[in-house]
Amino acid sequence: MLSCNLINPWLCATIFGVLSHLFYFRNAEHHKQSFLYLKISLFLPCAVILGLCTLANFTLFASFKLVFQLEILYLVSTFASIAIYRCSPVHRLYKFPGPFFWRASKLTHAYKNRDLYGFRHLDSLHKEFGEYVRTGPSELSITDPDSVIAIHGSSSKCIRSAWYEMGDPLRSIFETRSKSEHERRRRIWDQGFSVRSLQAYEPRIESHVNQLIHQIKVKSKAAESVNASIWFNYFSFDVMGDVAFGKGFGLLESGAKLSVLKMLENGQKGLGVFGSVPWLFMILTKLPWIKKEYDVFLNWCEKQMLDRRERKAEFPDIMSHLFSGDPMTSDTTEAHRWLTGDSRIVIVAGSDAVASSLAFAFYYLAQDVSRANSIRKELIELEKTSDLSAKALQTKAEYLNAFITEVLRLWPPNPSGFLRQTPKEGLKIGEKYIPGDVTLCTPLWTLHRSPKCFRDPLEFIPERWTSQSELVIRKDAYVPFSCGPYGCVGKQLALMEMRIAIARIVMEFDVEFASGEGGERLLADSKDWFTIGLADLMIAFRPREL
Ligand code: HEM
Repeated sequence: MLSCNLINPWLCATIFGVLSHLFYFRNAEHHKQSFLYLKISLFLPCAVILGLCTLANFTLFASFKLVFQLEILYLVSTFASIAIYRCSPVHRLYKFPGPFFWRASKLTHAYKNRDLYGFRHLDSLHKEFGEYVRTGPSELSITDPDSVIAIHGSSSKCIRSAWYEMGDPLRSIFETRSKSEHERRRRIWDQGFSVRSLQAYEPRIESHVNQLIHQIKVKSKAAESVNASIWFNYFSFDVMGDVAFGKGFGLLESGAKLSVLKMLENGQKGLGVFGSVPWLFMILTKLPWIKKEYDVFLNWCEKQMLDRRERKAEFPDIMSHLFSGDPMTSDTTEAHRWLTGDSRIVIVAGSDAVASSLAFAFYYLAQDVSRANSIRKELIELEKTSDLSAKALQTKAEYLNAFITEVLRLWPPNPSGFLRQTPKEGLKIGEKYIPGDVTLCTPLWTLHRSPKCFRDPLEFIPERWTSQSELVIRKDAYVPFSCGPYGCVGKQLALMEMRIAIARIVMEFDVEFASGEGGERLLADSKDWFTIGLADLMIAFRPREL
């Protein structure tokens, strides 16, 4: 009798699962509600069990068994319906090639990324499937050079994808998808990176370069080599502390990383694996034991922001512009969220990318001594007619700039690139049509190494940006800082830091690999967690006879 009664509920659960996919889950974004759904799927069955026991006189065991079976059936039919639809020929992206199981779920992508080599996996996929690869149920990775301006250019209607909302409810410029809201916030940020602001940052950067040079001298006197991956990280964090919050974090002085920044690294690893599945990432970061760690870093960023607000700035730093800017809302909780979120972005976005670019720059300097010689020769010439100010380095040091440009081509600090979402009406790239609401990835590491964009694409040739311009086929596909409205606001600051650091260090030291080092670890073992998690690079700096 009981089993007879159960036939209908089972059928209902199965049909309800399919219908909830077709009429609810298929139609909109759900990543922001993922934790709510988890709570509902845990607590609703408990309420039903209680109801059955109290109102329908079920035993606890019978009601638990029934509800458990129905829930499993509902979930299985929902997920089966989703997976079948995504793999079927009726799906909008069916015609795009890609690994079969990645069509069904992004969980396969996360599983693949468990080794944190995301950009290498994307590269292999493009080698196997071509320029357009379906890397998820509604995601394409594209290395067609024509796609760059179509997706990222200033007239593109693409917006940032769901990926950028993983920090919700925290707000920040980086996490803003709405174009109008982003534009408004960006106007405030831009003030912190104006020519005048950059001039004010220059002496701060110089002082941290001096500290770095002092530490390198101490090490070289003791015949010790320097782990460039670590020390450039200290340098870039200290610069960021200084230009954003008006005081360095003291890493160069102490020669040790703050424990909170080590936590940031762990958080970045989580992003490297689970970032490909925003809904899952948002569930994980709300679980109490993970949230606790995650919050330590956020609280620290908030503290930097609050401390800075208490202090009077000696010079206008980035935060002073954000404090005085339009907080977007009169709600102080909301304004507080923005300032905390923006503080976090300035620390993360402003430090890691510069550190990795400098580490790879010194790899290429150590690999071939003629590169440092060329930079030095140029700077010695320049010194005859000018100082080595940031402005002079920017406008007159042609080889130095070409060298940096080439480093960023082969090792863009965001190697897997960035994600955008097509507008409702879809997007045309040449003859190709991409439907609306599709996530598009521009995998920079692969794009910058494409033979369609550069001749001898795997060779490090700074001259391609000066005297050998025939080696650049598609300049518009070179976008280490992205481009268009969401492009990097800190580009000029980053380049200024790199120019000053490289110029000063090369003038003071000869640069070689330390004994037993060939840079292979840096190239092979550096990880991808949106920015690059650098493997060690041991460099021997030898003071030059001046
Ligand atoms: C070599 C160094 C750097 C590289 C290659 C780089 C690259 C990028 C890229 C590719 C984006 C766009 C990301 C996306 O849309 O997903 C971006 C955004 C951003 N970067 Fe950088 N960045 C660098 C240094 C810096 C520095 C020093 C700062 C200073 C604070 C900074 C602050 C930001 C911010 C705030 C955004 C978000 C901009 C917006 O949403 O309007 N970056 N960066």
